[in-house]
Amino acid sequence: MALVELRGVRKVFPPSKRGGESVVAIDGVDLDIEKGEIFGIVGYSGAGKSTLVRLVNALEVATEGTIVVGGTTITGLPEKDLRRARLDIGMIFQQFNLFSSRTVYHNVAYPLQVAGVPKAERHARIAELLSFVGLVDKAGHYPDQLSGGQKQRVGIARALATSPSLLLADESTSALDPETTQEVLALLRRVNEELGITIVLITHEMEVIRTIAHRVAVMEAGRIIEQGPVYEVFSAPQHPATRRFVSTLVDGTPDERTLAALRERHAGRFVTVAFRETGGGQSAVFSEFVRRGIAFELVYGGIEEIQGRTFGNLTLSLEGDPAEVDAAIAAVAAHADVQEVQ
Ligand SMILES: Nc1ncnc2c1ncn2[C@@H]1O[C@H](COP(=O)(O)OP(=O)(O)OP(=O)(O)O)[C@@H](O)[C@H]1O
Repeated sequence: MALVELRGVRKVFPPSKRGGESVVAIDGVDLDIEKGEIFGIVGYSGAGKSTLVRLVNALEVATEGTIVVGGTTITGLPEKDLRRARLDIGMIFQQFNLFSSRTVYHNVAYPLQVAGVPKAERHARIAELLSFVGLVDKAGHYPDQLSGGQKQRVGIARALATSPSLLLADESTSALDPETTQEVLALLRRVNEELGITIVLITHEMEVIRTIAHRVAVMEAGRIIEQGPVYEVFSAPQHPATRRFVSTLVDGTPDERTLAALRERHAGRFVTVAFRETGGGQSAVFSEFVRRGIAFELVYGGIEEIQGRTFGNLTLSLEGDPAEVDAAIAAVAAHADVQEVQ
């Protein structure tokens, strides 16, 4: 059984008191998040990502459908049982949400106090958590004396205090610079690998997904439009919105403006060849051109690496006898996904 299971989940926000329309924030989501994985959710602003995670830790109540976390059906659970269920779910936020009037130590102490953990035990646990996130020397500091990355590390320590099995991260690196983002992502990977905690990560940045997620779901207008292992989704995105996200990181086919500029410099026929690990190698493709006396030049694209596996989209300009070019394109199609660029 998956750690998190959503079935037919809808969330409709009623019109505000000032009028307006009701908003369908989540529109029929089925989702399984397996124990031990890092699951990324991407989508543009307003797609419903935050609402989805707020439903998982019952900060919002689903209008329809069921949500099961760690074997407990949280939809319809009374508030006192929800409080217990929430101890098993940690959460971190874009703006860190630390108590500014409490020290680092007392921020991390807070969930333990709420859970009624005795003082001595609390002290040992906080020391352990601060050591894990590398902030032992900052225990007596206040949040405004810390950098963004340090604040998020406090957020992570606090979220882990009650030893949850699930950590929800809502745009947890969006307020950080690229280098600090990598540090926080490395810490989240340790949380997953060393502590075995399942992580659900919401982001609009594909780089975050590429760096640490195992699987990814793409949301649009309250629905999941595509999901799968990160390599599969990045190397062969199916939905136009997924393609747009992937293109922020990976060159696919050149857009119209780029194509016009390329055509001014290259006279040949353009084809884009998509190389996948499972498909034919580059050498098989290139030797086909060489064998038929076709001059080829790489004009656009590149090779990407995700979790140790490579893929790429290369646009080539081909010049040679037209019949030979046709035959070469047909032969290459047997090894790789090839498309003529019009
Ligand atoms: N409390 C609320 N009351 C009314 N509408 C809401 C509420 N919370 C969210 N919504 C609406 O639900 C839709 C989904 O919002 P949500 O915040 O989940 O999207 P998101 O993908 O997380 O976007 P962002 O990245 O901007 O946070 C939006 O149309 C939003 O305006």
